[in-house]
Amino acid sequence: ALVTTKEMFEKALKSDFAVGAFNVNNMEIIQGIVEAAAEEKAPLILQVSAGARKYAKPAYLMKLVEAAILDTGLDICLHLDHGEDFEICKKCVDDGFTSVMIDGSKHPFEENIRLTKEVVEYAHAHGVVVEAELGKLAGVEDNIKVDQKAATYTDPEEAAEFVERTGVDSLAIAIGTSHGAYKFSGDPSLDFERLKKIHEMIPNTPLVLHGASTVLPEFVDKCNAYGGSIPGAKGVPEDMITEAAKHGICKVNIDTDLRLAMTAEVRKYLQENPSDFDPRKYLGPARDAIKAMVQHKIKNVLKASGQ
Ligand SMILES: O=C(COP(=O)(O)O)NO
Ligand SMILES: [Ca+2]
Ligand code: NA
Ligand SMILES: [Zn+2]
Repeated sequence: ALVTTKEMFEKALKSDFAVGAFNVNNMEIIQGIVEAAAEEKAPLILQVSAGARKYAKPAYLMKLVEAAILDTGLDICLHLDHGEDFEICKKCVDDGFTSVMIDGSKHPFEENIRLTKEVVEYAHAHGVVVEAELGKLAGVEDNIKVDQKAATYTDPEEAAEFVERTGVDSLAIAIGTSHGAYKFSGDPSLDFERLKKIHEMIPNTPLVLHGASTVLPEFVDKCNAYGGSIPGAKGVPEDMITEAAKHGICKVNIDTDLRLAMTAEVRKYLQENPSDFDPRKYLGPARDAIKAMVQHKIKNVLKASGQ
């Protein structure tokens, strides 16, 4: 069935696993992710950005997720990722999403609270849960370049006040991650002291880690070996993600690792089979690559198998 994150986060908060939240925008990506979660018997969040919603069109996305549930019997949360304003959150609640993120992190504290409360009120009235964000990720954040210095990590005291005043169901925090394939210029590091303090301040609030892709070197190399050019791409080491799940992180957002796995596969197939032109020949292996990546994340990083 379509479910909210309530139950899966309650479990994740009490234990050392985290739920994977994987970004989707087409059929093969959804199929690969869902098959992996079904095989691992793991809780699953499929998340759609506003851009993905435009790309695939809402009606198609809803039906694809319904089909996934029909096909596997899985409980799936359908979540809006990085909702920018009340309107897009309302649209998704009305479409049947079971969770929405209102990303007010670029606004001043009081505006973030106002906006988040507005979404919480509407979403809760319709049985939908809400994720908000406090603190700015480094790198490209909300289309504004946030350079490392200006990147303000999440303040534990502010987080406590924010959750108290908004009634939000989960909180995305900034502790050193950023979106995309170029997360660190130097050695990767997360502010675990800050994470522990935040978790201590709001122990009953499920925390969300954005920008959690590892950007596995194997897939960077594979992309580069078959015509790609993404030198220097670097992400969060997988053991740091596993560690973060022990300190309140209940939802881990993964998009870039799926994109790399899929793209590497397509590049390889097209280069090795110049005379083929049946899309299934490369979208099929791409789907398998997505499935393998998601199974790896669920099993070895998130420790969410059978949860
Ligand atoms: O936070 C993410 C994805 O992050 P990555 O780019 O690290 O996959 N989506 O909201
Ligand atoms: Ca943000
Ligand atoms: Na956890
Ligand atoms: Zn994100």
